[in-house]
Amino acid sequence: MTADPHEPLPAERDASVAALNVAGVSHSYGKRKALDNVSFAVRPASFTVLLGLNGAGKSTLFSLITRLFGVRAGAISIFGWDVSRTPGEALRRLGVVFQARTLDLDLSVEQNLRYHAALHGMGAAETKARSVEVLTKVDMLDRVNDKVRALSGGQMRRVEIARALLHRPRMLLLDEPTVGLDVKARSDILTHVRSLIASEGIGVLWATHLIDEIENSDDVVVLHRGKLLDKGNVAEVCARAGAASMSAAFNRLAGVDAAEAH
Ligand SMILES: Nc1ncnc2c1ncn2[C@@H]1O[C@H](COP(=O)(O)OP(=O)(O)OP(=O)(O)O)[C@@H](O)[C@H]1O
Repeated sequence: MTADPHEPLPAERDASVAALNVAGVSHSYGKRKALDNVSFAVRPASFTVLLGLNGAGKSTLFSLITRLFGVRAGAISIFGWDVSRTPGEALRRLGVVFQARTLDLDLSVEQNLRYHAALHGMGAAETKARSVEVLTKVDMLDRVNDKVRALSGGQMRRVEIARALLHRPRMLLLDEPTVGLDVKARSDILTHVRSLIASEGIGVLWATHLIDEIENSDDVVVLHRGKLLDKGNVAEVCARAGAASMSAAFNRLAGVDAAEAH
């Protein structure tokens, strides 16, 4: 029997292998240092929040993980596969929802998914079956034949999440996925993504500047002006900062006033 190429390898079921590992990563734009020796890991089946204000370096980090930029200092790996040395193996395990909308508005939901599946070398039957699965997960199956232009912002985001899951990634990156959405749409998206951790066991890195998106069970990576200020679960980060809430901990760590953090 041939192994299913999309099945997690034995190492990927091993909780000791990080879904994402960022080790000593720095990046500069000319003289401006956007990331300064950043190291952290995302565990499989965990929800990790990358918390940072505008300019913290979140998008730069995502560009390095997805290989939009080459990693010049440090190393990044996905389930042990280095993104620079083994990009095919690393990126096959990665799903991404970028900050900017990337669906084709004039195509249907189904056509957008089909295009992505083709890029990942998926056949027609698998694409069809998998599209039903992922659209069901984000509660968008009833809109499969609609043009993307007819969807709300929150629905488009859900389709982008479905598309990012199509090729069965083991690690999902989302860059400020709730920007511009109303309270209900934000909470729906968070619920859908959190449920994936339990149902699929994937690692999630959720970049945001919104502290209220963090739950007590989450892991947090606090990034400020390119520097990693702290990392760990919410209780650990709060305790180290001597703060009663994540919001107070962030303000203390980053030395910002509450108004700036919202
Ligand atoms: N292409 C670029 N050229 C020069 N400087 C850049 C470029 N992209 C980002 N920067 C700078 O690098 C730093 C980090 O920016 P980055 O976009 O990674 O932060 P961010 O946390 O994603 O912020 P935002 O939430 O505003 O997108 C900022 O000081 C920014 O001005």
